[in-house]
Amino acid sequence: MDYKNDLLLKAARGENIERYPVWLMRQAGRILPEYRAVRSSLSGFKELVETPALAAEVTIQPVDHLDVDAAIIFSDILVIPEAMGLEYQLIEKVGPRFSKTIKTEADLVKHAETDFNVEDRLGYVKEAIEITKKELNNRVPLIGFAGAPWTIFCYMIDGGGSKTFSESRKMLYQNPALAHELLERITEVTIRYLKMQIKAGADLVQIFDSWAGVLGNNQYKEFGLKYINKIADAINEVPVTLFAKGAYQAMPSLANSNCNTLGMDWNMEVTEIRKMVGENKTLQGNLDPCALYSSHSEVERLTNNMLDSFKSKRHIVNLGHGVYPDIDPEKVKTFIKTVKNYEIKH
Ligand SMILES: Cc1c2[nH]c(c1CCC(=O)O)Cc1[nH]c(c(CCC(=O)O)c1C)Cc1[nH]c(c(CCC(=O)O)c1C)Cc1[nH]c(c(C)c1CCC(=O)O)C2
Repeated sequence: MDYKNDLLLKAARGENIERYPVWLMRQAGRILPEYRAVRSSLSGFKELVETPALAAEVTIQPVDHLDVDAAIIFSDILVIPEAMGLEYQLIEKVGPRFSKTIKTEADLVKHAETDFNVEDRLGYVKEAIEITKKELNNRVPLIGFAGAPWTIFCYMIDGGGSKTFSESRKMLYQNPALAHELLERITEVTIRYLKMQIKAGADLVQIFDSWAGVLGNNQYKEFGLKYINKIADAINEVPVTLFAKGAYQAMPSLANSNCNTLGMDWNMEVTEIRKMVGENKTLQGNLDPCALYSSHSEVERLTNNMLDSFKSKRHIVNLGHGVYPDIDPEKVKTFIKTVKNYEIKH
């Protein structure tokens, strides 16, 4: 395919790039007034996710208004548990809540189904990708995504956000067989879901393991990495990015995975991570999302400092986690402009 701008894909594959590509996790929605205008005309977030033409519209907004080098499809990682039979609600100022959670084998049979066609239950994502691709007209690549099995497991067991995810971690000690069975089921559906996204036009897929950091290293290997590797091994059509937040110690193991790009949160030291993973992976990140609360000149300085710490071309610039909802879009523009003006010196 002929892209006007395919820096993201080149960087992910380790090809030569003239400048670093930049996009922001959670760029679609959250900060743009144009998003809020679309959102406020609807009954809620889920209606937006499930209306392909509108999901496509808000996916493209950051490309038009922020000048990012990639679009990410507007959806949520929680559409997977919902498709498996566990419905969620997004409660204002609280976050996502599941009315039921999984605690027993019987719950698993009822609320962690695998025997369905993903296109039947998640066809709205396929359609949103198809519309977005048409409207983007190859201006920039489109990123598809899913939650990592461990992070989805956390929501299905704890039933919503949590600081500790202690219900989820309790199951790893009390009933590891049930935990593995659920993780296996999520993995199987996620592979089919990502393949559907790729067939519809996703040019790269990112796996979000937002709660990787609540597990110790050995448990992360057993209950996290094992399933991420299954997904990365199954997806060969497009580059795969893994963002495992807080998984500092797992970085050397991740270097042996089939992921092309590894995301870094802002606690990770770029030079140290590069030493841990070697030269065969692209690294993505990792400005502290809070840095965008500082002045324009400080955003510029901090961004340039980060860029100076990159000693190779295998980098995609991003924040160390999703952009916060009350960040001034003008600060985001300064961040993006700084990256675009930066001259790679090596
Ligand atoms: C943990 C997680 C979720 N969802 C996601 C993650 C992983 C990334 C991360 O760690 O931040 C991923 C996600 N969620 C959303 C996207 C869209 C694409 C993008 O902009 O990157 C993506 C990639 C839209 C959304 N997902 C949600 C919103 C807010 C909806 C609204 O009020 O309009 C958006 C724009 C709802 C949501 N969905 C989730 C939470 C905790 C919430 C609550 C509020 C919030 O985080 O903004 C679960």
